[in-house]
This record gives sequence, structure tokens and C-alpha cells, in this order.
Amino acid sequence: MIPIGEAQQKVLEEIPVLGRERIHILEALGRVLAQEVAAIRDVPSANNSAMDGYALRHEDIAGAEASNPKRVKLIGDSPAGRPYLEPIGPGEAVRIMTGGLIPPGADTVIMLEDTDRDGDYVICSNDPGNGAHVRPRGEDVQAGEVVLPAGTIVRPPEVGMLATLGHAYVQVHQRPLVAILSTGDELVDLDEPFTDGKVVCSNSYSLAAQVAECGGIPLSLGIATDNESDQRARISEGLRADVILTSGGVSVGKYDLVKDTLTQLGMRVKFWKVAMKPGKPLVFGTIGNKPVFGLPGNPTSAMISFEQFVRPALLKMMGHTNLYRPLVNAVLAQDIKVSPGRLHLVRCKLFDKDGTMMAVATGTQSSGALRSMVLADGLLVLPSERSPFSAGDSVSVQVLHSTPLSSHSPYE
Ligand SMILES: Nc1nc2c(c(=O)[nH]1)N[C@H]1C(S)=C(S)[C@@H](COP(=O)(O)OP(=O)(O)OC[C@H]3O[C@@H](n4cnc5c(N)ncnc54)[C@H](O)[C@@H]3O)O[C@H]1N2
Ligand code: MOO
Repeated sequence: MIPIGEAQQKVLEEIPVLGRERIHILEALGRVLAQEVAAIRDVPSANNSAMDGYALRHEDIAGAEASNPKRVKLIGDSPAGRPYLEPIGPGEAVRIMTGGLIPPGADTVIMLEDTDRDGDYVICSNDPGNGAHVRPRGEDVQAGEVVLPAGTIVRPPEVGMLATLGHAYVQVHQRPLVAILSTGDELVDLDEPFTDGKVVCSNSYSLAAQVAECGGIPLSLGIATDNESDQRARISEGLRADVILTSGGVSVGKYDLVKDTLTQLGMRVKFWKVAMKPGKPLVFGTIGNKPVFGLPGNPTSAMISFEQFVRPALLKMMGHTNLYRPLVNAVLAQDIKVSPGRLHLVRCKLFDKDGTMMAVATGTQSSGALRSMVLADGLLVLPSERSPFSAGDSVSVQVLHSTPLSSHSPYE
């Protein structure tokens, strides 16, 4: 058994960053830029107004107040999109809307609320200060600036910025195609009859969902029986994918044939068995330069192994550099004793108690029990050499759902 950290490094050493593709900016949500994006023009491209009001020369209304109003003559309009292009002179003003271009000669905008109208004249009862409410050209972005470096994750603000800079398409790293094979004579798929003693092949679905959640493309290879030629045929079909995942058949039982099948297909084994619980029998290697993960069959072991090894690998392929789920400190709400020899990853719920983040295990930790995974916010990271753990101990939790939703509105 090798330590989990060492195993993770051995995996990442074998993982390439995928090439690039050019896609529409709306499809780029969640993807990683494979190009830098520089501004070809200033944003905004001209001085414009931040308010509805009047554009004028500050010196004409300097010191204005209710008891000492200043009058300027209204000579035109500058709504957004239809600029007033004539220069304005001393004592003159142009009506302007938010986003309207500041006419030549004007340097300040007075808000509508600080004025009254008297025929063709505007009465200003406030001095907003020189340059007030003018958004200068290039205030947001200046031509030539690198606004989005390569490696940026595209979120809604980046989509908006790409559009602002005139890009309909952008280069991003490709998504890996991930072939998923479940193995086991006891497994039935959802469209097959179920009889007692059989097991629904949930791993094909949970793993596909995990692949999709981190941005990969799942490709199902179905269910192989505990038979080497069936497994070989299906895995060979999966070799067109970027990554191969199998589940089951990697332990030491008579019918645990997956490791042998993979070896026959030319896999170079990088490691087998990791000092973690759940997930011990994981085998990892490469066929050619293609990464192959032989995940344990137990539903929770498969998912937790995916979290520790496959997810970081897929994120690296897609150009990400931050590969890991966040770790937070929490206070243990119960005593926990773990068996020696392995790092235990205990499914847990996080909750707030008087401003302190607390963690409690989500019931049975059997590697076959998926419900405890359904209930979990994260995984307690418990090194066995520190066992037993007591209520009140400070522990690390790997948060699996990084943006939990709140039941409280901030405005309650
Ligand atoms: N003598 C030993 N026995 C076991 C050891 C060991 O070290 N010595 N390790 C145990 C550990 S730890 C794990 S984890 C399991 C993993 O075994 P396999 O990867 O060989 O998995 P299987 O035996 O094929 O299946 C285990 C379990 O999971 C169910 N399963 C399998 N595939 C699916 C699927 N696609 N969907 C849902 N459920 C699935 C399967 O029915 C079994 O119940 O080995 C221990 N044994
Ligand atoms: O290591 Mo296994 O994954 O405990 O059940």
C-alpha cells in the first residue's frame, strides 16, 4: 500500500494537459482559456455619462447651491447611442442620458435631480465637483492590456468580458472523453430485470455523473461479466477515450480479474493498493500513454477514489491548475476511532454551532453504503496514527460541495 499523497503525485505525473478547441463564449462556461485575451480597444471607448442629467463645463456652475443657483443654456441632447457632436461653449449645457457620450468641451455632468428647468435654461442648485459623473474612456480596460490570461476559468463575468472585448469565440482546453466500464456477474443495468441477490450497477451512473460534474465527457462501456475476454473486448473499445475507468474486480477474490485483464492489454501498473479507507484496492497505470484507473467496486469506495485521483486528473487535463477540493477546519461533534494503517476519509455533515463549523459522521461508513455519501457535505480526513479522535478535536474536512446553498437570505 502506498500513501495517498504519493499515489496522487504518481497519477498526476502521467496526466497530460489536453489540446485546445475554439468554441462559442456561452459554451465556454466552466472551461479554461487556452489563449490570453488582450483588449483591442479601450472600454469604454469614449467618455460617457454615469447619470441622467446635463453635460456642461464645471467652471459655469462652480459653487452652485440652492441659495446661489447657476443658469446655463440648453443647446441639445446626447442620448445613449446618438451622441451630440458639436463642441459646447461657455454657459451652455446638453441634456445627457446614462451612457450618452460627453460632448466636446464638456467636463462634468450634473444629475437631473440637482436641476430645474426654466424654458431653454437649466437652473443648477448644486456643484457636483469638477469631472463628476463622467466615466472616462478606458476606465474599465485599456487597449493592449491582457485582461484574461491563459488559464483563466470562464465564469459568467468572463463571458461578459469576452463579449465586451468583441470575442464571440475563444480557445479553451478540450474536455476528456472518459470511458467507464463496470464489472461483475451480479450487476444488472436499469433496463434489465432485477431479482434478489442482483445489484443494480449504480457505479456506471455515479461515476458518469462525477465525470460530467467536473467537466469531462462520460462514455459508457456497459457492464462486463467476470470474464477476461468480455472485459478485454470492452476495454479495447474504450481505448479511443482519453481516460479509462473500470469499477470492481480489483481486490484479491477469485473473480477479481480486472488487473490481469488490464495487464494483458499492455497496462504498465504504477501502483496497486493505497493506504486509504475506503478505496484501498485501487490500481492505476497506463496503456500507451492513456491513464487507466481500476476503481474498487464498492459504490462509496469508487466515488471517493474518483474524488481523490480521477477528478484532479481530469481537471489537469482540462487546463486547471487548482486541482483539489477545498479543505476546511471543523470541530468534531463526536468521538471517532479508526483502524490503524490507512488514512480514513469519513463521510460527514457540516453544520454551524454558534459561529463554529462542526462536523459529524453521516451514519454507517460501510464502503457499500451509498446513503452516507448522499448525506455528506464532505470527508473528514483522519490519519490513523492520530486515532482515537474525540468530540471537540479540530479536524480537516475535504468539502465535496464547494458552494453549498444557504437557507437564509442575507436580507432577512
Ligand atoms: N480478502 C479480501 N477481501 C477484500 C479486500 C481485501 O483486501 N482482502 N478488500 C476489500 C475492499 S477494501 C474493497 S473496496 C473491495 C473491492 O473489491 P473489488 O474492487 O474487487 O470489487 P467487487 O468485489 O467487484 O465489488 C465489491 C462490491 O461492490 C459492488 N459493486 C461492484 N460493482 C458495482 C457497480 N458497478 N455498481 C454497484 N455496486 C457494485 C459489488 O456487488 C460488491 O458488493 O474488496 C474487499 N474485499
Ligand atoms: O478500501 Mo475498501 O474501499 O474499504 O471498501
